[in-house]
Amino acid sequence: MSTPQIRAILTDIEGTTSSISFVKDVLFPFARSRLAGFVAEHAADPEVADALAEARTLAERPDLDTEATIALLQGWIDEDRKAKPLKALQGMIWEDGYRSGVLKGDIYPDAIAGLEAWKAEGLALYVYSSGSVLAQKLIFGFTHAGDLTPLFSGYFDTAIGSKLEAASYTAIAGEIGIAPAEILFLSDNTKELDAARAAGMKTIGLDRGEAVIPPDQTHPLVTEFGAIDAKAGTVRNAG
Ligand SMILES: CSCCC(=O)C(=O)COP(=O)(O)O
Ligand SMILES: [Mg+2]
Repeated sequence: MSTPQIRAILTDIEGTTSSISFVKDVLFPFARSRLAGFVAEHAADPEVADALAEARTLAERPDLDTEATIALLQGWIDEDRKAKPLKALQGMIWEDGYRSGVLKGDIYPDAIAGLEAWKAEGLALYVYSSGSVLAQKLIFGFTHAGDLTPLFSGYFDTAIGSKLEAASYTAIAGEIGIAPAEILFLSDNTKELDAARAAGMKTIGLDRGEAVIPPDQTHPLVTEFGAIDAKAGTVRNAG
């Protein structure tokens, strides 16, 4: 039986299309330092109030006041916790930064070139990140190379499920309307690649030199998008 051709690419962001250092050293400190001021200014906004309430529920600390909830969230930023209410708030705070021009989405040039080429070849492009859908649209919408959002057909965050669960990838394939075997998932995280493969997707890992790649991992690896034959879902010249 022949291997089905890839029809859609699903990509992670941090460590895949953008450096880990941009997220950890630029985006996270930006949100951390502005969190208290943002919450004070937007306390009446239902999305902000809901995120604070969800954080208290997740921490099983319904007793926390606003100040203590902010401290809790700052601790989660320091731990790089992929918690939905934190990710929602980070996206809202980053929006100010992107719209004012203080933040620019830092996307690897080879990722931009690869995504543009794959789109031109007729592949559909989707994003799946722990960052909120708003944060995803911002990082690709306000890049040094301009607005890249026209490249993408859709965005998924952890509202669809954890990136470490195969069921999330099955659900994404269902939403996209393309069989998992015809979707290529790209990530720097081996556990995410394992989950996507368990759901039937093709996988390629990005080794950008920042993430720790377990030596016993079993996914094809590349250091940049140019090494990927997207339609075949394989690494070029891999033998
Ligand atoms: C959407 S840009 C910020 C990314 C982010 O907050 C994050 O936690 C990165 O997670 P990813 O799933 O893209 O590795
Ligand atoms: Mg990642």
